[in-house]
Amino acid sequence: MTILIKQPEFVGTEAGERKVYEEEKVLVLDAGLVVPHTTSFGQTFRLTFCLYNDFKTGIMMQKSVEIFYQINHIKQTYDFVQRMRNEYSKLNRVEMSIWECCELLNEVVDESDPDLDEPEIVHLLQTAEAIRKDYPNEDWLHLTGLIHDLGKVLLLPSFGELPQWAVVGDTFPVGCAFDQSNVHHKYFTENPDYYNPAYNTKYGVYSEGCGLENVMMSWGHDDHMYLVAMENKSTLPSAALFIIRYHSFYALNKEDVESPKWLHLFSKYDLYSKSKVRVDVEKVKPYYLSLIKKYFPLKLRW
Ligand SMILES: O[C@H]1[C@H](O)[C@@H](O)[C@H](O)[C@@H](O)[C@@H]1O
Ligand SMILES: [Fe+2]
Ligand SMILES: [Fe+2]
Repeated sequence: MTILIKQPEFVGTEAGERKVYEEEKVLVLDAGLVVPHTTSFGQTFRLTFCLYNDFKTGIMMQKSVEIFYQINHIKQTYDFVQRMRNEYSKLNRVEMSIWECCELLNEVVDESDPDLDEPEIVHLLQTAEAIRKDYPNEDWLHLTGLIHDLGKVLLLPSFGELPQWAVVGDTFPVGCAFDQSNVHHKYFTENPDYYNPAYNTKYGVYSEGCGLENVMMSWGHDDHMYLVAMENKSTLPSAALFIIRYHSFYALNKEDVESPKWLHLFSKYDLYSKSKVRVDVEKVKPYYLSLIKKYFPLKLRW
């Protein structure tokens, strides 16, 4: 059941933000996750600026999320995405377990995320544990929470040290006209595909009803982790793979695809489980190791 105590305020993309929540507003989600109005730094969720801790220097940094999206929208072209998919589907860079990858994420800072002031592994565990609390029987969804952002390893040297704009942020279809509902839509006018008649019509290189799975999304951590899970023959259900692949596609319309129900549910936990309450890693580790064993091989190719 969804109980709305007070509705969050949605501000249009023109204002330069995806979602801005008015102060003092609280939203109770389907199974009890309470959406707080501030992060641990007292910021409202999804503001224009991103405050993050540079782990290397220990200094708090402030970065404009809008500038991040400007670069992202200019550089993510159809051609670029194709090259990235070909390159990274080789999975010839690293061999490691899922848990080893979770630990690697501690080195990563996501500059597109204005809400995150904790290391990525904390975010993974907070997402997974929040879902586990509300949906104790859906073990596959707990594991999905844990692994959904593992593709951010693309930022690390052993994965080619891709720039932020090629790894994080919301995703969008390429090869057809950029939709107005994409965050910071105005910057697409600087993308070369915007002027290419092969790519700038409603359906572009696709045909009506071709199916979402045949549409190329901007390149980033979602698609990368999806490829890793598929190629390494994960036995996770298709709903889990769908979440991993599209969790950054916020402009996805409910009517566009069949049953994105789990995705919408998941997004709430991805966005709003961020808090100062740290999960005790050692305490929960055995549980997640058992799930990893159930759904993945011991070592994966990345
Ligand atoms: O800020 C980004 C967000 O825009 C993406 O949609 C999400 O998948 C990333 O993990 C997050 O950090
Ligand atoms: Fe993500
Ligand atoms: Fe996330």
